[in-house]
Formats: sequence, structure tokens, C-alpha cells
Amino acid sequence: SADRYKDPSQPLNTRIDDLLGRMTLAEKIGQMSQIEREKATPDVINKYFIGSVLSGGGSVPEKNAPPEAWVGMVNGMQSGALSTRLGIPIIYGIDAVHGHGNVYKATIFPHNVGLGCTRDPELAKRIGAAVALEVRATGIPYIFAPCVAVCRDPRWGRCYESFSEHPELVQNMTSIISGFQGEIPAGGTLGVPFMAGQRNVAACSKHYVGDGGTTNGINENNTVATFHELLSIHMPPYYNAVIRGVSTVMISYSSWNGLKMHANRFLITDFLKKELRFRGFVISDWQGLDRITTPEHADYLLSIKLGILAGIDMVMIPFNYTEFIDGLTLLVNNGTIPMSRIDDAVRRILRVKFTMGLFENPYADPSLTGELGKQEHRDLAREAVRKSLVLLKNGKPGDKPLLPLPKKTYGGILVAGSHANDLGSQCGGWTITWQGLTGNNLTAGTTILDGIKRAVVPGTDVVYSENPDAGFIQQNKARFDYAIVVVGEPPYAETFGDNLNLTIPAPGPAIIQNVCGSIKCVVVLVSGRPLVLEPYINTMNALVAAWLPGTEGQGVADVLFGDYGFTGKLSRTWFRSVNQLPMNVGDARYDPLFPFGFGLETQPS
Ligand SMILES: OC[C@@H]1[C@@H](O)[C@H](O)[C@@H](O)c2nc(CNc3ccccc3)cn21
Repeated sequence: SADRYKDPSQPLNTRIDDLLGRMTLAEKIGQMSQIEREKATPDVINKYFIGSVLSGGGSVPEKNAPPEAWVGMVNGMQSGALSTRLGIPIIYGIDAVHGHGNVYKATIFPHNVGLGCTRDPELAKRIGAAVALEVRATGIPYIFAPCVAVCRDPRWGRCYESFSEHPELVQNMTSIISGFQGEIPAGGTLGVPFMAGQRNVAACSKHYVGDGGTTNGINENNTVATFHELLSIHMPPYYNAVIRGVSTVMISYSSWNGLKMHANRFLITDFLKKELRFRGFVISDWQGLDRITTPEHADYLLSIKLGILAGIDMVMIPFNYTEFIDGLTLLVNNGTIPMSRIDDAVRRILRVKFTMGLFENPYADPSLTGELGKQEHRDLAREAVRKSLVLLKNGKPGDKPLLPLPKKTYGGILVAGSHANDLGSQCGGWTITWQGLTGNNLTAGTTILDGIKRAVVPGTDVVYSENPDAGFIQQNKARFDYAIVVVGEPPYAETFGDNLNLTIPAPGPAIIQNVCGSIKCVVVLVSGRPLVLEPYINTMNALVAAWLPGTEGQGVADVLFGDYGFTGKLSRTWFRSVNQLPMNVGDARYDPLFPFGFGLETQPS
């Protein structure tokens, strides 16, 4: 019979059964293997029947690669896959967690902590659709987003990847999945993966489950919780993700009550796959199997056994693919892992690939390259920046409000601080490189300083000094009508962001004291999370939490100068002291500097 699996008019399960029935063990295990771009030559993909390739953070075809280079790379790999006996296409995945962060000149949106402050699920959906177009511009159909972590401790290095500490707010923001993948039609089968068309991407809700609940926010560590606490705090977003038809779920490095999530058969198979009826595929994190043991990779055969039997379907290996393939082959041949488990994994992977139309559209659509960094998307990102800003203070007690700032001044405006003129720092981690970069040459965008200069009346004297010394301040303090002080955190990702003191990094505090001690000032804090404020807050006339706004820094000036009012509300509790942590809305003992949901409002001027 003609290859029925290649016939798109055949029912989905007919195609899956037909193809699965033809596959050798080597071809099945190849589908379960995801390797890193740098290993993924067409020959390796062909020889090992590789099912998936990824770009890890910062892994690009060439520095500042244009979309055409990405398309050429992905298509080259795809030809390797299509030349295999059964011609099963690869699915290429990448972290587009705040826009297509790895790609030069992509639109970079606010990180999730800021999106949570918009309280605007419809905006999140529009962002998802825009990001999908920018990802498709590079020929990629699959992203490792959204992170639906419920970050319960801001000392966690990935807290900025979390929409909120409050599970309901995170649940609401899962609307971004319907932007990425398209809106699933009502009345379908619960839990099946969905993708509307070739201008959408398959999504990945991560990291299942409890990644945001680790002790002291230590990345990849242990989440101590009763099953009820796990279900009420960390699990809710996965209900919504499954209902929205999310195509994949990524497993967390963390443990639950001492058991590694990557080895947790109860939560992956019995709960996610059976109870929640998730029908897409479950993917490990990077070397997630290796990290089941301590030290990592200490017993890779055991890692493979535990991970695959737990219910992991695709393994983000990413480099030692022969060791993985040989190990899994051995475990199937010696009966440790039943073929039924392998078939479940491959069935799920094929279900996603058939559903997203990958067999009919294995190659990039070259007409989409113009979507990358499109002005329409930048305008959307700028809107998101505006709505993400949270006004925490506006005028000292007894003073009249400082914001919105006048665009016309008699004297000048002093702009100070390390983060006023630093595109990389306002983007944060997962931008161009894994950890992110400082400086202004990493990609295309608008710094907060650029935005201020464009917002004021032409001819207004805007003076920028990154770290003005006391002498400069004393000589000029009468000159300036007011100052804008922009300080905050350097870029970071994952464990590099773990931080137990959460103080504003030097020289931020000194700049605040020097400038605000002499000149009326508004401080704009660029950070992935709440930081220690109490020592300085009385010195400030006004204070804005800007989070990690991304490339469209103009959105900050839009609101500072009153083109738009402040509307953002805290997605996270703002603690007084780290000694209070963890401290979340709803806790019995709750004594924040600013509570969850706080945000002053201003009217457009
Ligand atoms: O980039 C792929 C995944 C990403 O989707 C996950 O959210 C994240 O947990 C993740 N981390 C890495 C790399 N982690 C790593 C940590 C220490 C040394 C080398 C790599 C890759 N990935």
C-alpha cells in the first residue's frame, strides 16, 4: 500500500499507527533523541535517524546571523532527515522566552515577571503570535516556552522567567500559548497537541513541576511540599496549558521531596499523562537525565532507565548521542525498558509532528524572513513595556506627585545610572547569549536614555552621566529641574542568577544617594525581581519598577513623560528584607514593603 502515513487525508491515528508499525528500534530511538545544533550535521541526522535538534542558549549558525542563514541551516539539517528510509522530518527547537532571544535583531519583549505586571492575558496572546512569526522567520517551528514556573522565592536566578508568585496570575498568562500555537477550537479532545498553521509554532510549558518552589530559590534544587501544596501552587498552570493544547512539556531539573523530577514516574506518567490526559510529548531538560545522579552522569545507564521509565519521551541529550542511543538500545534489548514505553514515546512525538503539519511542511517558508524584528512587533513590545511598569512611589510625603515628568524644563534633565544607556542590561538573560550581555552593540533596540531624549521637547538639555561624582552634583544641582536615575541588575540566567542578598549592585546605591540627595529624582529599577530598597527609598522622590523591558526602551519614557498612564500592578511581593523570604501573597505572616498587586496610577497628561 502507498505509505498511508504520508497521506494527510488519513486520520491522525491511522498515520501514527502506519508509521510506527514500519519503524525499527533504531528509528524509534532516533526519534526520541534531541541533539545540539553544533553536532547536527545532515549526515549525523541521517545516520542516527535523529528526531530533533536544538539551539542551546547562544547557539547560532554564525555571529549576528541573518534569518536567511538560520533558514539555510535548518533546511540543511531537514534534508538529512528527509533522506532517511522513512523520511520523518526533524523538529528544531529553541528558547524564545521573551522573543526570539538568540537571534540578532529580533524583537525582545519584557521578560515574564514584567508581563505578569500588565495583568493583560490578551496582550500576552498577541505577543505569542508575534514571537511565533519571528521564530518562523528563521525556519524554526518549535520553542521551549512559555516558562510557567510559579516563583515563590526571588532569590531564584530564574524568577524573572516566571509570570508571578500567584498561581492564578500564571494560569491567566498561559494565554501566550494560544498566541504561539493558535487558539484551539472548542470541544476538541482534552490534552491533544494543537497548532493552527505554519505561522504558528509548537510550544513547551516548563519546567514540570515545582521549578519555582525550591528551598531558598536554589536553582535545580529541592521543592519541599505536600502533594496538596504542589497541586495548589505549582500545578495549576499545567491544567491550563493542557487545555490550551500545548504540544510539549519540559521536565524540571529540580526535585520534589528529594526525588528528581526527571525520575518521577508518578508525576510524569500517572499524573500528567493519565490524570491530566496530556497527549503531546514530554521532553527532558538539557542533560536532565545525567543530572538524575550525583555527581551528574555518574551512572548514565541508570539515568536513561529512570528517565525513560518515568515517562520522558524525548531526551535533550544534547551532545553524547551515541552513548544515549546505545544505552537505550541495550535497555530495550535486555527487557529493562518495554517496547510499549518506547512506542508511547514515539507515538507522542509523531502525534506532535503530524499535528503541526511537519510532514507536509518540513522546510522553512522563506517568505517570512521579513517578520524578524518587524516594526509592528517592536510597537507591540513597546506597549508591553508601558503596561509592565509599576509605579511604587510618586512624591515624598507632603510633596505633589513628581510623575508624569514635564517634557519641557527650564534647566536641564540629568540622566544617571549604569542601566540608562545599556541595551543588554535592559534585556537581561537569554539574549544573544545564554547569560545575556551588557552594552549597546549586541542587537537592535532603543535604550531608556534614547527614549528619554526622543520624548522631551527638542532643545531640552538632557545630560547623561553614568556615575556622576559628588563634585559634579554639587556644581550643577541648581541647574537641573529633575534627575532620572536608572540602575539595577546585570544580565544573568539560571544558577548564575541565584542570589541570597538581593541588594542593588554597586554603584547603584551610591548613584541613588549622590543624585537623589541633591536633585529631585525618579529612580527606574531594571531588575529581574524585587531588590532591597529600604535604605534608599526615603531619598527617592519617585520609584518605578521596570523589570527587564527588552529592546523597546522607548516604552519607559512613554509613561515617565505622561503619554500613557502608569497601570502596572506588582506580580510579586516586594519584601522589606531577605530575612522574610520566602514570603508570598496569602501567607499568614505578610509584612511587605509593597504587597502583591500594588501599583500607583497616573493619568495620561
Ligand atoms: O536551552 C535549552 C534548555 C532550556 O529550555 C531550559 O529552560 C533550561 O533549563 C536550560 N538550561 C540549559 C543549559 N544549562 C546548563 C547549565 C549548566 C551548564 C551548561 C548548561 C539548556 N536549557
